[in-house]
Amino acid sequence: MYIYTSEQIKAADQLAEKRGMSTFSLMENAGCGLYHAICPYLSTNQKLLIASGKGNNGGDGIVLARYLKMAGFEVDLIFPLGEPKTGVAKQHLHYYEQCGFPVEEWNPNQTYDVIVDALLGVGAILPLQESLVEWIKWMKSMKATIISIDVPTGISSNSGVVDQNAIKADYTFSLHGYKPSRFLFPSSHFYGQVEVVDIGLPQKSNWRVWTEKDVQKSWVKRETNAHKGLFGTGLLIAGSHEMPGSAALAASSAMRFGIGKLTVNTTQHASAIIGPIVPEVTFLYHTYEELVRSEWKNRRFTCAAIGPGLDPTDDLEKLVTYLLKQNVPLILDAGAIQSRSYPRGEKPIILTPHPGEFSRLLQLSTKEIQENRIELASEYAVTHHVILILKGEYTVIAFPDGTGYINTTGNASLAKGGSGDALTGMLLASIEGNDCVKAAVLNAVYIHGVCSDEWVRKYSEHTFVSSDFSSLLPMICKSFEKE
Ligand SMILES: NC(=O)C1=CN([C@@H]2O[C@H](COP(=O)(O)OP(=O)(O)OC[C@H]3O[C@@H](n4cnc5c(N)ncnc54)[C@H](O)[C@@H]3O)[C@@H](O)[C@H]2O)[C@H](O)CC1
Ligand SMILES: [K+]
Repeated sequence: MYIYTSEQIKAADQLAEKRGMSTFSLMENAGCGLYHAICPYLSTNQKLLIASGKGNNGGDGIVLARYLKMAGFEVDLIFPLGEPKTGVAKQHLHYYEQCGFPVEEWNPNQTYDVIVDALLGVGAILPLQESLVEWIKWMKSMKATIISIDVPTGISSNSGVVDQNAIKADYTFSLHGYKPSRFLFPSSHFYGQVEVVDIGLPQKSNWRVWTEKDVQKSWVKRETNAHKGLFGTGLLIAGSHEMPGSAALAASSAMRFGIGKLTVNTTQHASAIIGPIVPEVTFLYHTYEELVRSEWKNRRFTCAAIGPGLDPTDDLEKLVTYLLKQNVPLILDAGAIQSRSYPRGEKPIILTPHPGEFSRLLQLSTKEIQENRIELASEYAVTHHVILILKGEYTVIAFPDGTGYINTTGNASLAKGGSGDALTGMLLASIEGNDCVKAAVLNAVYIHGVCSDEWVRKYSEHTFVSSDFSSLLPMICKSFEKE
């Protein structure tokens, strides 16, 4: 499940043309693929309208109209913006007419059950022209089922920006792959149900969706002679007098997700709360300064996470600077997410901001972050040589090599204090349990979301609490283990 920007789509079309696969053929594939994908949602007693624009998105609509007509559907094809301008769309219109099919005039008094939006695709320039706005208003008044081709008209392909008159589709059938706006905000909420239609181009992109199959393939089964030393000796620096639970949640998730040994550096008060919840962990009660002075050498920790339940202070920053030099996988969350530079080491450095924290880091508004989550996360990961997990609906996971993934698991039940702490613990365990860093990070994010999905299958989304991760993980992890 790959993701392509409009520039990548244009480049793929040009390369295909150079290799002998014409855009005319791709449009035929698109229309034919759309027909097969859309058909299950239609019935022959419905009245259908296909509204085609002047570009190639409109051309896809023409091919789809031909297939639907040939199959006996009652379809009107109209051009609210005028007839097609691109060579290939004109060619397809010619063939459509040669087959004996007509182009209709827009009749505002006619009613339709289904309207296919083939007005603008990846070539859209916002804002929408006035002539289109009038037509869209009529279309919305129709209360028909709306099916958009490639992207809903009025939203951008590459960013989350949405025109105030944008079409809100019930279904969107995207060609070749997803477009970034499918996972950005507010644009993603205009797509409706999304399906990708293959048009015969090779799949190649730095960005894609991490899937259940990916988790299954990369799940690591333990050797029969395994011992605790193989799965990491972690240091979790978390929890305070005011926020002891954050450390308890991170620690219990780390233990449940498979870490070998875990030490929590926290306050005495916090440990009295954490201990009964996670009796498997050991404790340290050092100040940040003391940790810098001696602990690392004495204990031989193999990985660390810092931040849950901690305030950002100068001493904490000194400790982070020290940890960054230890050349071990390091997870920086909550109070440890600050603006700083990072060494270019071999071991992964993972940052887990939510949009508010990322907005403070980049000095941009949350709206700007949400509209451009993928691009901004990727830029940050590449520039700072870190793995950036930008949390929220469709969590973005960007890697320093420019690759990235979208996570589609999880739901609104995760919008509650403590869910980030649990993720930090799972990441700590995962990174020590899988030699492939990418799979380790992505599987933790994926399964964190699956826990909440599993919860809402049975219970109200209001009722999920982060302590529930602990009881859900055993069953969910089992479902990924190969027999
Ligand atoms: N590889 C593939 O995925 C293929 C996808 N196909 C389809 O082609 C479109 C992209 O076609 P393109 O001609 O480049 O762009 P559009 O159809 O989106 O629109 C261009 C057209 O629209 C005018 N325009 C732009 N903005 C506005 C506006 N705000 N108001 C009015 N008019 C506007 C612009 O001037 C142009 O005339 C892609 O999405 C797929 O649907 C192909 O089938 C081949 C392979
Ligand atoms: K469209």
